[in-house]
Amino acid sequence: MGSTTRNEKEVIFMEDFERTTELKAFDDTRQGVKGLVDAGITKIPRIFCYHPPDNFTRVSDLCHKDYIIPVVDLGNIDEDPSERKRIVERVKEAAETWGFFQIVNHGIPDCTLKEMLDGVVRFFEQDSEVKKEFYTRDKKPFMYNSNFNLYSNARTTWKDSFFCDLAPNVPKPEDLPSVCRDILLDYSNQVMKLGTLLLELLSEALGLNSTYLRDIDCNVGQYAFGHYYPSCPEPELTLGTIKHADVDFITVLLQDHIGGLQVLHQDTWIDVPPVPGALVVNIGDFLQIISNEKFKSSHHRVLANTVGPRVSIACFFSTAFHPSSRTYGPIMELLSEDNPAKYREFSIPEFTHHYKTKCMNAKSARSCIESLSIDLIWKRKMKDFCGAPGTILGLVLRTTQFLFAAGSIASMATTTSFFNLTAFCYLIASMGLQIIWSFLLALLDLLAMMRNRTLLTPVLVSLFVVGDWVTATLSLAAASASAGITVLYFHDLGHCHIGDECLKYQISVALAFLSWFSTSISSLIMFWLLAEG
Ligand SMILES: O=C(O)CCC(=O)C(=O)O
Ligand SMILES: [Fe+2]
Repeated sequence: MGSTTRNEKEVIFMEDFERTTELKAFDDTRQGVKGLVDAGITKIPRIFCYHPPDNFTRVSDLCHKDYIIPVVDLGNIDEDPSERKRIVERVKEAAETWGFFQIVNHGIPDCTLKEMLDGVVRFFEQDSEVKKEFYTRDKKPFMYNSNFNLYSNARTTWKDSFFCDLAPNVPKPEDLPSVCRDILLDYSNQVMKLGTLLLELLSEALGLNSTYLRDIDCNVGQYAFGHYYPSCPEPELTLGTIKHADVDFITVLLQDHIGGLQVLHQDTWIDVPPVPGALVVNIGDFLQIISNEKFKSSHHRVLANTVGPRVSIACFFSTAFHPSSRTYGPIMELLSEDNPAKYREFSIPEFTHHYKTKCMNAKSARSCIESLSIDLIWKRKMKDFCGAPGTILGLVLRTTQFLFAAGSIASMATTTSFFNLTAFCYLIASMGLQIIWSFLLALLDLLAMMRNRTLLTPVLVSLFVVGDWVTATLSLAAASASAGITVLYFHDLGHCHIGDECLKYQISVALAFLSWFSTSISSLIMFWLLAEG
């Protein structure tokens, strides 16, 4: 295994090939993090060192109610309708503000919860030769390893996990390890019923028919991750689970009594304290999208700890591992003119693929869901489009419009007789308008470029289309009328006896045409952008 030097630079700038070699050496042991701890290490290998101080406050000991994850008691849900209404209200508030809540009296007996946690411990603490049989990185109905994305993820975490695919295809008993086979199947059945109830409550919380989320198959797929976080000799240097949001509809998590799970709430890491008999429920990215951001999928993480092992089992409601062409997008019933769709439609395999290939190491874990955000798709398109506002070509077009229009006015206004001809006055007025318009847009381009972002929205682009087309039409009309007069008077009738002045009229008209040409290019680009958006 790798050296355990604490040289920070060495850790941060560890060469890729060195890191890969050390990851491979670790993976080849097939013993996971537990194997390192069993071997008695006192410093963690450098592949696990990264925990950078983040900018978020850690508030675990604040008792203020604003910092306490809501606990919802489902006890009397079937007793009377008013109690169910109260529960829906609590769930709604928690899903909207936290994206996290704990539930008690949920119907899964304490002995089942205990047996499930014991089952996870039994699996990870069984004879290592038997456990190794399940160690793999190939997709199987049941598999175990340490860090599922060991080679693709930039950060290696202090935990081992097993994965079990539970629905729609129920695993064959012989595919499951004997030490936790029965309890896994029993627990998953009970979580499926509970998940279905939770989806009913969440549907009602969205103001929809209680079967809405079930009817769109949010509870068809279920898979579980059993996590084992061994005690860590240097917990401040690593994490048990890095900051992430769950890519599913909802997650039902069972944790033991150790603690370490934290949720990011209002830029503060808040502990999700273990509550005896409780289950933690959190909203996943898919539900954030289909609720059009009414519910939020919050970032969370798990700290490493000198005390351990900590175990947890997370059940995810999603068909991520099964082919499906069903698409999801913001629920129509929730949309209105004031609340337009914030995301485009997606299929679950498409999202999962995108997540694996693009989001795993993204700077912001949020960036994956953002890839479906209509607002951002639009803004990115604008940024990439040559000639769009906020791009260099956009600025060049505005500057040329401005300069040609200014040149046209300067040339015309310095003659002594332009005011005798209405067409020439009209040219000056329309070029004046062009100057003001292109100057304002050039300022906007500069601002957008300096801030490295596009300040545009579809509404602004519509405004620019109208502005560009109006100024382009006026410039063309003014340039054509003035050109007609210039040709008629000073060429056909041979009336131009004022020497230089004739040339100035001609130059002014020529510059007006050039300004129109430049404006017409940008008005076509704007029109194209609007049509595309
Ligand atoms: O172990 C925990 O408490 C949380 C695990 C988790 O967030 C996950 O598996 O997505
Ligand atoms: Fe999670």
